[in-house]
Amino acid sequence: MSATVLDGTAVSHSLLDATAARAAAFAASSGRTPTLATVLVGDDPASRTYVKMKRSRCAKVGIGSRAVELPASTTTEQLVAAISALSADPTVDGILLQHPVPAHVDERAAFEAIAPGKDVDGVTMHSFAAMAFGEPGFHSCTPGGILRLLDAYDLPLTGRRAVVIGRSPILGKPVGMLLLARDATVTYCHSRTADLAEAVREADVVVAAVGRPELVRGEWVKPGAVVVDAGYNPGNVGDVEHAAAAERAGHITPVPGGVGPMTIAVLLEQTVRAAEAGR
Ligand SMILES: NC(=O)C1=CN([C@@H]2O[C@H](COP(=O)(O)OP(=O)(O)OC[C@H]3O[C@@H](n4cnc5c(N)ncnc54)[C@H](OP(=O)(O)O)[C@@H]3O)[C@@H](O)[C@H]2O)C=CC1
Ligand SMILES: Nc1nc(=O)c2c([nH]1)NC[C@@H]1CN(c3ccc(C(=O)N[C@@H](CCC(=O)O)C(=O)O)cc3)C=[N+]21
Repeated sequence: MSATVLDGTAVSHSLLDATAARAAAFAASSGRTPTLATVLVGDDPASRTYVKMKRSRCAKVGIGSRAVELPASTTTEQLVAAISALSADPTVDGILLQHPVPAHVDERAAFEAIAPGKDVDGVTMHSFAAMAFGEPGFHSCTPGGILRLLDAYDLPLTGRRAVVIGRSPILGKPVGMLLLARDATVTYCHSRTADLAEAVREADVVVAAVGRPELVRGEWVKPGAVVVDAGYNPGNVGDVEHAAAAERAGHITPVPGGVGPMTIAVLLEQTVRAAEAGR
């Protein structure tokens, strides 16, 4: 048996098409283009590439983007001031602060300078709380994208045992909350988990969000399980030993072409939603 591959590229394209239509309708009625501001601090080449990818996707669907680039020496106060200015700018609908920021910067303080109505990347405490309480708001993009991908294949979550590996504020922790909201029985694993293999063996749904190439071994995967590989390591390698896992899984995401494109599609959809909602 070989797993069905969850085609994030294809699913993201239908979401991007719908977003393009909404962006065009917004532009026609308001006379301006929905606009995403991207904020990049320092010159990490990978972060620069991600931001570039996001901006070129914006252009393709008719969303304007404004790039703010700040030097690695930027202080927390300077970054908070720059983001606060974007929060107050009526021509900006959404704000993305690319993670990670340099170690001397208080990333949480910087995220919290994003106005809740412009938090299209879903990184603020406001957005997290709304998501966790099941109230309307913006989802963290990667978790939101993962749920959209599972839903596109009608994969059931109710009563399923879900194991999330990783507990970061914008990926592991919120994806577990979204799975919980869908009535999965959720277990979080992390760097202090005693027996990761044992936890994964029991899982009907596995979300790997660690950043360690092929940490999840194929032989751990329960036959028929749904395996979501959010890991994105240098050389296009995920956190799952893909070929071996695909021998056992029922459904599996590829890297690339899985979670990554869904993340960007959700970011853009939420940017148009922010524009439609006004400030
Ligand atoms: N495709 C996409 O759109 C995105 C992909 N990513 C990718 O997802 C991965 C995770 O990113 P992110 O959440 O930001 O990473 P972080 O480094 O913030 O978090 C990693 C998590 O993994 C846990 N962890 C580390 N080592 C182990 C281990 N040996 N066993 C179990 N758990 C472990 C950590 O545990 P602890 O809390 O105990 O330290 C932590 O919770 C990366 O590969 C990143 O590139 C990230 C964002 C978007
Ligand atoms: N505040 C913040 N929000 C983020 O959403 C965020 C972030 N910071 N920091 C870094 C990570 C990384 N990330 C990716 C998004 C898309 C792809 C993606 O689309 N990848 C393509 C491959 C693209 C290629 O390599 O050509 C794919 O998987 O198919 C990858 C990685 C978002 N992140």
